[in-house]
Amino acid sequence: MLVFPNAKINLGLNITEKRPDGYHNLETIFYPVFVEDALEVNVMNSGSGKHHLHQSGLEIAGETEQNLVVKAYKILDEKYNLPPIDIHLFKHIPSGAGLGGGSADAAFMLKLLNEKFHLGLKPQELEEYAARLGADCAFFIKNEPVYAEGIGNIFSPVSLSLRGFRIWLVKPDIFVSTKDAFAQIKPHRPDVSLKTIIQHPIEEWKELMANDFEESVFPQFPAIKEVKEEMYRQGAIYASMSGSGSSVYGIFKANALLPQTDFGNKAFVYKGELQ
Ligand SMILES: C[C@](O)(CO)[C@H](O)COP(=O)(O)OP(=O)(O)OC[C@H]1O[C@@H](n2ccc(N)nc2=O)[C@H](O)[C@@H]1O
Ligand SMILES: Nc1ncnc2c1ncn2[C@@H]1O[C@H](COP(=O)(O)OP(=O)(O)OP(=O)(O)O)[C@@H](O)[C@H]1O
Repeated sequence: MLVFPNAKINLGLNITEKRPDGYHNLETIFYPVFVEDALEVNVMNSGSGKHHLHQSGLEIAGETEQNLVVKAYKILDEKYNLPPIDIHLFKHIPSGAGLGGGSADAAFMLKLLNEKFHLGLKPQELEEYAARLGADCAFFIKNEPVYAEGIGNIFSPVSLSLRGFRIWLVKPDIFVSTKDAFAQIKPHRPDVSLKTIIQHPIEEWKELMANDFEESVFPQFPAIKEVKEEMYRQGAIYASMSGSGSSVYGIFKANALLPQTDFGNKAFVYKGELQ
């Protein structure tokens, strides 16, 4: 079985308070973006061990056992004693980008195993498993635009469609650690909730909506700020860093021709249409 875990962007991101468990409460709107990995699982009919991970595409830091697709398998295997599997993961979504690529792989692995092995888990149960693997993971179970609170795993519906708008996504050759980025934040509650702001026309978002991480990440990595400024110079209606960075997206009119700006040969660049 083959699935295509996609990325997300954050439309606005307010870090509201530090929790006793060390994590942070936040509010954000998650929006799916179809930069995709490919994840294939087959039952392993020979060889030893319960899982083999074969990786290609972009490199992933860390040990195989720490890969989120393996952790997702293990969490369900513990409960359901699953057959041994071969996992093929082709990475296109860059890591350390604020695009939730690892989280998407984990959530799609849970959904795939649920379907392949007829586990009968409901979306709510899959979200609970996902939240144990990472703060961002639960979003990718339903994978539709949503307002999120808590650590990013408590959802309420949002009436928002950016279908047809063009997106220009750039990740400069900079890795931002999510953990370090959170450590530098001074949490505060916004005067107006994102839930309200997101209902304003997109042309007004620039003045109303922000990503709290920009304040600490931009001074540390001015090149990321420059990407955002370039997006506005080139006509973006709204531009922002996603998550804890380092990727920056610009949203453009449906018929906009996205420019050919050169961000260096190590930058990751995606141009597409929002759905
Ligand atoms: C910045 C965002 O991308 C916004 O969508 C997410 O909140 C990050 O979520 P994530 O990458 O799934 O995060 P995790 O892998 O669960 O956590 C990485 C580290 O970030 C910090 N962390 C993460 C999420 C959160 N709500 N509060 C935190 O303080 C913790 O130190 C944690 O050890
Ligand atoms: N399948 C995976 N794909 C990518 N990274 C993984 C995976 N499994 C584990 N990781 C680890 O998770 C780290 C963060 O990966 P991820 O792709 O979620 O990046 P991120 O941009 O920080 O996402 P987020 O938006 O959740 O903050 C990587 O550095 C890597 O060590």
